[in-house]
Amino acid sequence: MSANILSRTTPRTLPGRHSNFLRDAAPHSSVQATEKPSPIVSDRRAHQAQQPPILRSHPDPDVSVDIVHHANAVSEFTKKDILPSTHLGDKGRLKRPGRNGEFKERGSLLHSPRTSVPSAKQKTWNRWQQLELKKDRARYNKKVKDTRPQNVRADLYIPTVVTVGQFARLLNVRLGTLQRKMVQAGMRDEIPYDYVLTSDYAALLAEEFGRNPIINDEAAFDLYPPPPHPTPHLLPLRPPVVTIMGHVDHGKTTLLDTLRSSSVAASEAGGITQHIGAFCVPVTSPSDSGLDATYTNNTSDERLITFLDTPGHAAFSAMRARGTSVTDIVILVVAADDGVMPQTLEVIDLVNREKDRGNVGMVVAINKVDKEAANVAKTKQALLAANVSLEEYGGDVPCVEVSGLTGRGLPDLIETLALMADVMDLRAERDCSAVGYVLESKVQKGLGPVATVLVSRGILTPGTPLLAGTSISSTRMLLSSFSQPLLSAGPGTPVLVTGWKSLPAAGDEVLASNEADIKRAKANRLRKKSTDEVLQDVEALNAMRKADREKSPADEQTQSKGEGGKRELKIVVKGDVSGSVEALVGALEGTGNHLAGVRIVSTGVGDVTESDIMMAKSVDAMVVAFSVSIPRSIQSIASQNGVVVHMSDIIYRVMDHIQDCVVSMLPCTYETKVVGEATVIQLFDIHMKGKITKKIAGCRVGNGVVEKTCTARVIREGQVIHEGTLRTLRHLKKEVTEVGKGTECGINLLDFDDLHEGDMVQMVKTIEIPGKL
Ligand SMILES: Nc1nc2c(ncn2[C@@H]2O[C@H](COP(=O)(O)OP(=O)(O)OP(=O)(O)O)[C@@H](O)[C@H]2O)c(=O)[nH]1
Repeated sequence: MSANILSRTTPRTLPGRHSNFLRDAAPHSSVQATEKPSPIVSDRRAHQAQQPPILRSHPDPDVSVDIVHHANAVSEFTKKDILPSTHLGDKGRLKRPGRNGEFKERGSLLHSPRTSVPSAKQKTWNRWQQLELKKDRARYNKKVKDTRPQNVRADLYIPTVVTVGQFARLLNVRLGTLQRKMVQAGMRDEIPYDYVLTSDYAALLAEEFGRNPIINDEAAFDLYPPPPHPTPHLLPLRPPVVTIMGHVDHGKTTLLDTLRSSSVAASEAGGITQHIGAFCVPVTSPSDSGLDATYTNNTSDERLITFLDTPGHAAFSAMRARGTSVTDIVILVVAADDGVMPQTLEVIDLVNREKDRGNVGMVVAINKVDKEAANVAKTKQALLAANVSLEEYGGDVPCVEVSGLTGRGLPDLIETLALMADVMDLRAERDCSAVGYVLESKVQKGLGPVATVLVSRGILTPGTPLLAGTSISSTRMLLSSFSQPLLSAGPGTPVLVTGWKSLPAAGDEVLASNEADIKRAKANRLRKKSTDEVLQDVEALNAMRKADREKSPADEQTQSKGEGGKRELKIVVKGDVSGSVEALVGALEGTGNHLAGVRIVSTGVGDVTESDIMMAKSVDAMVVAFSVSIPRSIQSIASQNGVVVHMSDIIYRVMDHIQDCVVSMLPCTYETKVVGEATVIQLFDIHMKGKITKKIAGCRVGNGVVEKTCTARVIREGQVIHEGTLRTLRHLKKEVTEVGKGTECGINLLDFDDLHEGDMVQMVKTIEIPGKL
């Protein structure tokens, strides 16, 4: 039996799905076209018009009808050919019967649900066609795969950060597939689509998916110090770097002052040292100093010891710790009249820790021995108790008695230092590229940004390009600690370097190289810094998103309350040198408690500028100017903009002021205090113009003072029955403001006219108690 299947199935075989299998199954076609072309192929397939006819035989032997599909014919075959004209509307859409039996044009013919229901046979056929199609595709994919070169992984450029959702798109895999792979790789139990991946993570995953990850590794280039010399014992000797440490006012600066015969102590604000000073002290005669002539550093035959003067104030602990890391010998100054103090113990701890890491020696200088109150023996005992094993008690720490003021014992101290340096055998390479450390940096008038650099290896000469952190310098000038221009600075010499493009930070390693490498390394360090910042943000972002997901509405409420609860004093800090700014920030940041505290919004070295004021105004902050000047014009800009500026040269004064500011921000507590008590003895009526207008209670003050301005409580049988204010307070016939203990008075209350004999009138004051830190 042969019939045209189109004539039977056309109305039910319109969907595109049917058309697809007809097209895709072309290789199996074997039967000739005998009928009109199929109308079931959508116009989208019209581009296949150039293809040869596609023939298909039905697998069902009962349906021996041939299907002919010719793309050209499709466009010719319209709905009009298969539907009566009464069923089609003006727009060619299928009409549906309405309520009154008329046909109305509604949906598209092609999407009519009534026309797309295939028969059972048709379904079987469709299924069979799909299976065939699958097989074809598998065969094709295998063929393509076989022809591809083996073991070639496609490159995948990995961004610095990427979310899981974006990375799935980059890999061209489903999000679920990527998430499963991440779980298999043991990354996390649950990975949301917005979880941010770092490039390292993403690279590992890309490999899992058979891709070749490419990360931008340009930032890998950097400058490093030259490798250590293979035979250090053959290198030339260098001057020892000596740091003087000790408790505040134990005489460190005076000691150095005497050593270099200048008067630094006199010029210090507030009498305390506030930033690292580095000085090279020439020791003129070997007999005076005891130094070997090998400690020469320059062309002349002068011998040198490099001294670093570090501040003693607790806020400078960080700077002091940095001081020891470049130091060979620490002189621990202990005042003989004061003994071992907290910062003396701190230095002992610091030196012990440094000793464990490397080669740091310690000499104890018992200072101020010229004073009457000096007790050297007691000081030594206290040092022993603090685990300082002095030489005279069988230990290894030399102890010298000195007076910084009179110079007594200083040759002994220098001799001891020389001996220790000899034993330590301090040598450094001179013919390698220069390496050093920034001890201090500041902006100096006429010179711009300058840095005190302690050279540790090589010889630094003017014109050498330098890199410290992300600051570069052309080394325009080298100045000695006595402000003399130098032609070179060798190992162990502190030197002032000018020509910096920006201020390097104290503690930065200084490296010399050629200009091109320095610029490249700087660019890479900056890039690395910004990448690190981004990566830090990534962690914070992931944590925040996780917290957001896990947060319940109740939590949200508590958190916002907490955040809103803490008050902040925002501060812009400007200081003379970076070390002072760092120390000040460290000291101020700890001020406050959970209710109010300090937030440093910006820091900088140099004078206060208009932009500092504007920045403070924009964030509602105050400006702390430490050891820097504020021009009048800037002061007036600050007052015009309502920005508070606090100027000081002394760190503890700044700390005290900021603490007061924070205290004033703390919420006050209120306390009620009973200031007086009076008992009602008798009630009187006051007649005015023949009428009773007022009831006055005649009372006796039993305790304290009854003040008219206080709140009055009426207590009857132990219960407070009224609380209000006094209308009248009289003594005899006079209106008074207060009545003392034991005195009788007349009381009339505002809005209360029901006083009884025996009632107690208690006067209460509300006292505001300021917050405490
Ligand atoms: N009598 C006497 N007084 C001294 C001696 N050394 C220092 N002084 C006095 O002690 C005080 C503090 O001296 P500084 O040299 O400023 O002390 P410092 O340890 O450098 O103090 P900071 O800079 O605050 O760490 C000054 O008044 C000095 O004059 C000394 O050997 N004998």
